[in-house]
Amino acid sequence: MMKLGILGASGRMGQAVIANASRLNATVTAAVVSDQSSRYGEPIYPNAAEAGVRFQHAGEVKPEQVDVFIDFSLPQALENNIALAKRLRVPLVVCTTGLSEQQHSLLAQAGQSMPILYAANTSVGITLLRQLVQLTAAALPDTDIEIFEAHHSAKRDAPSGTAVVLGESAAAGRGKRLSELSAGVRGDGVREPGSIGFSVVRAADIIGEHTVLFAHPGERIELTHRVSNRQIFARGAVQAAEWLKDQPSGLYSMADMLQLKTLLKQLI
Ligand SMILES: NC(=O)C1=CN([C@@H]2O[C@H](COP(=O)(O)OP(=O)(O)OC[C@H]3O[C@@H](n4cnc5c(N)ncnc54)[C@H](OP(=O)(O)O)[C@@H]3O)[C@@H](O)[C@H]2O)C=CC1
Ligand SMILES: O=C(O)C1=N[C@H](C(=O)O)C[C@H](O)C1
Repeated sequence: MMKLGILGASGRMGQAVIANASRLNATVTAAVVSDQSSRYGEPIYPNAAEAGVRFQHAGEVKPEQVDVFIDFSLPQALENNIALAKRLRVPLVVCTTGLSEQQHSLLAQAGQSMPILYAANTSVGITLLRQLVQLTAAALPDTDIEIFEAHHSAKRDAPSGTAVVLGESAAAGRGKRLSELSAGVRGDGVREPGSIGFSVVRAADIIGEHTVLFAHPGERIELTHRVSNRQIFARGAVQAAEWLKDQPSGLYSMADMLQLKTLLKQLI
């Protein structure tokens, strides 16, 4: 059974991975929390007999304890999380969103000396949707594109990491970078034709919804993905970890893990 180390273990997603690991053929052997965490020292399964694992600090994790780390923490923890995985020579799946350009460079740099996979969204559905968005943006080069996203009220970053990567896929379909086509989070003002805008909702307990709208005068296409259970993200992250632990150094994506490009080439 794969031994998992969870970074950000006390959070919503950390807890979702812990709750689902055993049915995904994995066991959580390290549950890392921040130095300020109120959960430090608590057992990760408070009511179960198997309560051997306790929330611990990064400095206490031993190399033999973990096969792969999964990071569902916050951007400010990224540098330390990469340093921990490097020090212990353990592959790292990073699922944290809201990363800066500089933090994306850290991921690329880390990929030169260790296996690392970055996914703003670990669901299989979003990985496939990115391909559909790229194809649609290429096939309909003049449409205005708007990316709607809705999440729970405690989410810190906006637009979501998924909205940003969907925007990157749309821009790639038009042979451009997102920075060249982005209209940002839309407010007042006239729209630049063919631009990519973002609309953000934060409310209650919405887990994660994304719609990419392609609009021509008189005609619209909408591609939508909705998640109603965090188990979807947990399952994708554990699947990515299982795959990553056998890879050489490099920076990988969910599409690499699912071998999606090979599959699509066979289909199209
Ligand atoms: N890729 C994907 O599919 C998904 C990605 N996400 C992303 O995952 C991240 C976590 O989401 P979620 O679980 O909802 O967020 P939470 O706020 O619930 O959890 C984040 C946890 O990180 C810990 N933390 C805070 N600061 C640090 C630090 N400096 N070092 C280490 N740990 C720290 C906190 O706990 P403590 O202080 O106790 O350690 C906190 O519980 C977000 O960026 C979110 O956008 C979310 C869902 C799916
Ligand atoms: O914070 C969340 O909850 C989510 N974050 C990710 C993002 O920013 O795209 C993925 C998912 O939609 C849930």
